[in-house]
Amino acid sequence: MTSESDLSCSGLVRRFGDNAAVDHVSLNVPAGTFFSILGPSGCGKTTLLRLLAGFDRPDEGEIRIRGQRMNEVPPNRRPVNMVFQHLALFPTMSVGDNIAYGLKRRGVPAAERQKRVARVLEQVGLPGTENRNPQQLSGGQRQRVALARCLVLEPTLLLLDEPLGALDLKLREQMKVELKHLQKAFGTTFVYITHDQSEAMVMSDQVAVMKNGRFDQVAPPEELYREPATPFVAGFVGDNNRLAGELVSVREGLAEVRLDDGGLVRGRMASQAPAVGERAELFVRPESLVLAGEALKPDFSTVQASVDTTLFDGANSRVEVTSSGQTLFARLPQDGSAPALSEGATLQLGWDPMLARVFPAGGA
Ligand SMILES: Nc1ncnc2c1ncn2[C@@H]1O[C@H](COP(=O)(O)OP(=O)(O)OP(=O)(O)O)[C@@H](O)[C@H]1O
Repeated sequence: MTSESDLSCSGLVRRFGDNAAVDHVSLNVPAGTFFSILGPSGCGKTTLLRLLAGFDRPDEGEIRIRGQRMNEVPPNRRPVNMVFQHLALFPTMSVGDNIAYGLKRRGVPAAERQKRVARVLEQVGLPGTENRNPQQLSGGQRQRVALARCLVLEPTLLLLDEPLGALDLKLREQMKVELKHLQKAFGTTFVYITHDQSEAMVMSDQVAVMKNGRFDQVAPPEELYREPATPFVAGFVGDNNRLAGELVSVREGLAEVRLDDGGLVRGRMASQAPAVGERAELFVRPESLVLAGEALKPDFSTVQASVDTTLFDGANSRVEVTSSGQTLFARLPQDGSAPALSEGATLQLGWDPMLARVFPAGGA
């Protein structure tokens, strides 16, 4: 644990019967940073957050906030606040009274409360809304009031449990950016749980990818994307294509895989690597795939593919193809220069082997 760490946990375990929902999790969150826990439904995110908030106790391990052991400290005595997906604003209280509630309970005098409420409303972009009723606000505005209600208490740690989950897609996109700005502006340490990899990637300084109660990898978003440590991370974070085959050789960190249709392809060996002769999976991102006719370089790996369909989606337009019995997606050039891709047409796809990763098969 470093001295400037706001939250550190070591060897946390929480079992329900024989099932460890949280299974030896250790983490360290530096002060003032945005830390996300990302994983599919049922991986143990909520259980872990409940341990941090104090709503539940670990069977093993230790939780420290600013160096103080928290295991035996009840939720209301921890320097922690929590924002939920289904926020619980008091519907009969004004926005101002909702935000002032916690300050009042702490015995902050009325004049001071008023000042702090006005300041925090300004900071979350809702100045002058003290007398409004929460019912008169939009979903996004209500979520900002819920945040303000927590931030006004100046907690060491703010725990956020999928707070954008109930908002529609467009608002979620907007709030992702706003939350990141708010976290930086307040300098509060955020621990955010989500199953949405885009939320985690956009907002976080560090992301822990969780699977079956354990952390597969903890890293900054770009590192997760470019250097996934496990096939699960490679498949869960960002879009990825997979090609299955058998590892036939490894030379200078580059693995050669024989696909099931006999074709040979290459990619960098991942740190978690298969042995020669074993089943392997090559992961290559849609934007790393180059269509023939574009700049296919001599040292690129190539496969033959047949076009299934093109998917126009502005800058994210893709072509779906089948190669060696597997569906692949390739990003289409944004300037409309892609060759005409009629359904059933065959084409060659290639990639720089340094941009592909080879993992043992069956790990995701
Ligand atoms: N009180 C409980 N009693 C028994 N099992 C539980 C309890 N709470 C959680 N679990 C189990 O622990 C595992 C992790 O659940 P948890 O709710 O932490 O996952 P999650 O990642 O938050 O999922 P979601 O994204 O769907 O909320 C699941 O298998 C769940 O069934």
